[in-house]
Amino acid sequence: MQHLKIGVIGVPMDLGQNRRGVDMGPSAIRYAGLISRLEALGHEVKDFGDITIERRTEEEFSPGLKNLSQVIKANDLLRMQVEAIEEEGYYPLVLGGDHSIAIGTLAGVTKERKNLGVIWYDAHGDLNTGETSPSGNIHGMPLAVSLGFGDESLTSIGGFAPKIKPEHIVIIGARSLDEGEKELIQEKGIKIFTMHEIDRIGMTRVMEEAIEYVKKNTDGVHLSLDLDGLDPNDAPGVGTPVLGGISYRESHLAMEMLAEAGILTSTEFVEVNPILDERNKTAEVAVALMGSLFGEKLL
Ligand SMILES: NC(=[NH2+])NCCC[C@H](N)C(=O)O
Ligand SMILES: [Mn+2]
Ligand SMILES: [Mn+2]
Repeated sequence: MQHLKIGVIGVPMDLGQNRRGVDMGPSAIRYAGLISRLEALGHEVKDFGDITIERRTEEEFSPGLKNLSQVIKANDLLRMQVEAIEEEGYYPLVLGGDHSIAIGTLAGVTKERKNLGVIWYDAHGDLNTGETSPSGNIHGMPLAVSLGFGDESLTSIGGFAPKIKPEHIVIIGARSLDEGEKELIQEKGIKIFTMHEIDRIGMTRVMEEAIEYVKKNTDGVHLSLDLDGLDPNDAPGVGTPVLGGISYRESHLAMEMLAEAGILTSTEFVEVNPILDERNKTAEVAVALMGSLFGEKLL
């Protein structure tokens, strides 16, 4: 793999869901050795630090959308940081924080890419809107928002919508979808490899097909990796675990295949929650996977 200039940005955000602690994700990931791991691979790494997140007030009550105004502000800040990282010639590597931050990441990286491919590695679809969400948690909505569905205050971040097109995205690892999400997937014909397909045809073929799919007619590819896509035995430190997930080994294979394909232009790792974790295991898994994603090999 060619040597990259990687720009790391942390988003200590927990306002997109109810479990406290996921705001400590970026620091747990750094503590697990991310920067030196990437530097050891020959990459030039610049740590842009963390976005400032407003405190949880709970005063604000926006039906259907929890902590809406703070989530908007944080994502707008992240969007600007991601744009600045790219302008400086760095590959954006975003550390969450809950998955609502994908709204800001995608707004930033689509400023110059109008046909971005997206790989959504997740137990969930994150395709809810305020109307379909069972929880009101915005971390269950970022893919819908980026496709232009949901509250205008979220879809309009960055001044344009939609950010991405349904035919350019692929979901991998899904095993928990709400009714409204299933409808959206069917209506828009969104490509999805659920756990059923992973079991049936294996991760190798899933990744081969996914890579071919997101390469088609796109001008870049973003990987949004939610640690709950992995099985909770391998990644216990997440707020919304779902049994029967992708294994650690399958995930390494997926990352290695992405590294070989050389198609990614930005990446985010989200939902690492150190309070729910076992001795920083999930952050260590995240760093190991990022190692593979950025070119680490045994021999
Ligand atoms: N990024 C995540 N972990 N999302 C979980 C979403 C769970 C559920 N579908 C919801 O909308 O509330
Ligand atoms: Mn998830
Ligand atoms: Mn998610």
